[in-house]
Amino acid sequence: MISSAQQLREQHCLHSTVPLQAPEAARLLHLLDGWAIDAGRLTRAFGFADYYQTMSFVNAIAYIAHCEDHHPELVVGYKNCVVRFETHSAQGLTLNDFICAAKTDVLVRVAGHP
Ligand SMILES: C[C@H](O)[C@H](O)[C@H]1CNC2=NC(N)=NC(=O)C2=N1
Repeated sequence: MISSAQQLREQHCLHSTVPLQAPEAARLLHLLDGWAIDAGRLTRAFGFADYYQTMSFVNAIAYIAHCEDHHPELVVGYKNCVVRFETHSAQGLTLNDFICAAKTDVLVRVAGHP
């Protein structure tokens, strides 16, 4: 059983996934920084100093999404970006969504983002 953010971020997405039950999704949610389950999607809003930082983040997210073949919805503004994960093939949340969210948390941390 995955029980830490570190375990989550060391995982890689799998294509054969089944939707998580609500209690397991809630348990995994607490391993992440600042994410919420909103309308069935794992969601977090990020703020940045300027547009260049916002787009740098967007490109870094795209890199992770490409490597994991698991892609978020992004709502991109001048100094902010909302990231929303769900697993389309499972029509719900799967472990893949939490793996990618955990990798996103590391991204902003190593980039010196508060
Ligand atoms: C063929 C390709 O592997 C699949 O379409 C992948 C691509 N990226 C994906 N991203 C997300 N969020 N959910 C999926 O089910 C998904 N499936």
